Formats: sequence, C-alpha cells, structure tokens
Amino acid sequence: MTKVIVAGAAGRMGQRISYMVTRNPDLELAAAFEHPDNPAVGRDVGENGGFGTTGVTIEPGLDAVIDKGDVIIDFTFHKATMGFARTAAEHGRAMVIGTTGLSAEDLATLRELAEAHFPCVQAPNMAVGVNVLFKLVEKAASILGDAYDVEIVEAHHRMKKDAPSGTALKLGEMAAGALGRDLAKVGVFERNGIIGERTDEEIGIQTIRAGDIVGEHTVYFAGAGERIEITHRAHSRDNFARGAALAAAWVAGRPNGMYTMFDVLGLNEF
Ligand SMILES: NC(=O)C1=CN([C@@H]2O[C@H](COP(=O)(O)OP(=O)(O)OC[C@H]3O[C@@H](n4cnc5c(N)ncnc54)[C@H](OP(=O)(O)O)[C@@H]3O)[C@@H](O)[C@H]2O)C=CC1
Ligand SMILES: O=C(O)C1=N[C@H](C(=O)O)C[C@H](O)C1
Repeated sequence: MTKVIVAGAAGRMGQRISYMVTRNPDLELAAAFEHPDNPAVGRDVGENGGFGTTGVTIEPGLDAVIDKGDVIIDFTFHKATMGFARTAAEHGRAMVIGTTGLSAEDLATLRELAEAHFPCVQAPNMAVGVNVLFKLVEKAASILGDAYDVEIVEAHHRMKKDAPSGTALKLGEMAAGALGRDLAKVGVFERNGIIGERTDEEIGIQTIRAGDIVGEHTVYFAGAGERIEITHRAHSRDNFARGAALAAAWVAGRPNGMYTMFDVLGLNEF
C-alpha cells in the first residue's frame, strides 16, 4: 500500500485528490498539508472537503508530514512546487506534480532533482481523455501538415491564475512537434490591432477566463474550404484527481527520473 501526502489539500484539486486517494485500493491517505496561513489547517481533510471524517488532519506545511508518506501529490502553485521538490529530493520521496505555470527553468531544475533523487510524474493534465487528445492532435497535425492552420482555444474558471493553461501549451507543443516547428518561436498568444495577415507557421493559443468553467480545450485545423475541431470538455475535477491517484500508485518504487501520464496510461506506443 502506497502512503500518499496531499499538498494544498484544501484547494479545489487538493480536496478531490484527497477523496480519490481514499477511493483507490492501492493507496492510503497518510497525510495532508496546506500553506501555514490557510484557515483549513487543523481541520480533518475529509470534513473540510465534504466527504466525511478521514482521521487525517490538514497540517501546516510539508516539513510537518514528510516522514508520513512515500509519494507527494502536488497541485498547488508553481513557486510552492519547486520548494516541495527540493524537500522530496532531500528525503527521497516520489512526486506526482499537476501544478501548471512552471517555467522552462523550473522544469529543468525539476528534471535534475528527479534524475538524481526521486521518481516524478509531471503532467499539465491528468485526465485520460486529455492525454488521448494530445495523441490525436499530434496525429492530426502530422497527417494534415503545413496546409492547415493550427489554432487552440482554452476556457477556464475565473479563479485560475496562469494563462494559457498548461494543457493548451502542451497541445501546442504536440502540434508543433509533429509539424517540425518550435512552439517557443511560432506560438502567438495575443492578437490586437492591425496585425497583418496570419503566417503559415504560427500556432495561435487564446484564453477565455469566465465563471466556473472547469476546463475546455479546442484545437482547430483549418484549411481551404474546411476545418476540423477537436474538443475536450471536463465536466468536473474528478477526472484530473483520479488520474493523479493512478499516477501515485504507479510511480511508487520506480527508478528516479521524470515520467508523464503517457507512461502511467501506456500511451507512448500510440
Ligand atoms: N494536471 C492537472 O490535471 C490539473 C492541474 N491543475 C493545476 O493545479 C494547480 C492548483 O489548481 P487549483 O486546485 O484549482 O488551485 P487552488 O488555488 O484551489 O488550490 C491550490 C492550493 O494550494 C495551496 N498552496 C499554495 N501554496 C502552498 C504552499 N506553499 N504550501 C501548501 N499549500 C499551498 C493553496 O493555499 P492558499 O490558498 O492558502 O495559498 C490552495 O489551497 C494549478 O496550477 C492548476 O493549473 C488543475 C487541475 C488539473
Ligand atoms: O487550473 C485549472 O483548473 C486547470 N488547469 C490545468 C491546466 O492549466 O492545463 C488543467 C485543467 O484544464 C484545469
């Protein structure tokens, strides 16, 4: 049985991940923690999340609970995540990281830490459907080639702090990779004013923030006289949370290094 520590356990995702860990027969919810100033500190994680008494109290910070578990599941904020990764490295704990907004430098540091000290599953979206969407977009881009314009639109709730979503960036990277382009060079993240005609190689990524939208992503492949739109809509946060629990059960005991949900779900061969 793998013992799980849930970071940010009072957050939107932290609550649902804590619940999914209690539902997974391979996992034990060993500990939960929050930012020390969070009002949920000291409360039972299940009572706080509305899924019953668990006997696990939300503690003030990772140091208070690091000895209690094997795997840390982190869906918090990019600055916090990097601190948790350093603590995981010191103590040799596995990690599952769903937090988005990590910079290229953060990701390089994370890779160095993981390769030396712990196994880590990191993915901007842990829902099965979105990981299949990544593969579909890669395949569609490689079949359609340069004759079709690629545009991505994502929509999320008004509380989301980073833009565009980590998922939209990954979709852009999958399409760019299949077309032999570099998203860092061809990504267009805003259009306003007299911007001139669209270039052939650009990949547009546009953001909507409104209300309580859980998460929606559409990729357009638009050519002369026709277009394909491929959409994923999340109906609740439970698919992300279930994926995170699956990843925690999968990563425990793996060799040190970085893994993705393609590894967890067996999608690398597709
Ligand atoms: N990979 C995936 O499948 C998915 C990824 N995400 C990503 O997960 C992240 C969290 O999203 P969401 O749950 O909506 O955000 P929330 O803001 O609801 O939750 C984040 C939680 O982390 C806590 N936190 C922040 N800093 C620390 C810290 N230093 N120590 C302990 N706890 C901390 C926050 O506490 P406080 O409020 O006190 O700061 C908050 O409770 C985002 O980056 C989002 O993009 C979301 C859904 C799916
Ligand atoms: O913040 C969210 O809510 C979500 N964030 C992830 C992202 O940035 O891609 C995944 C999901 O769409 C929900």
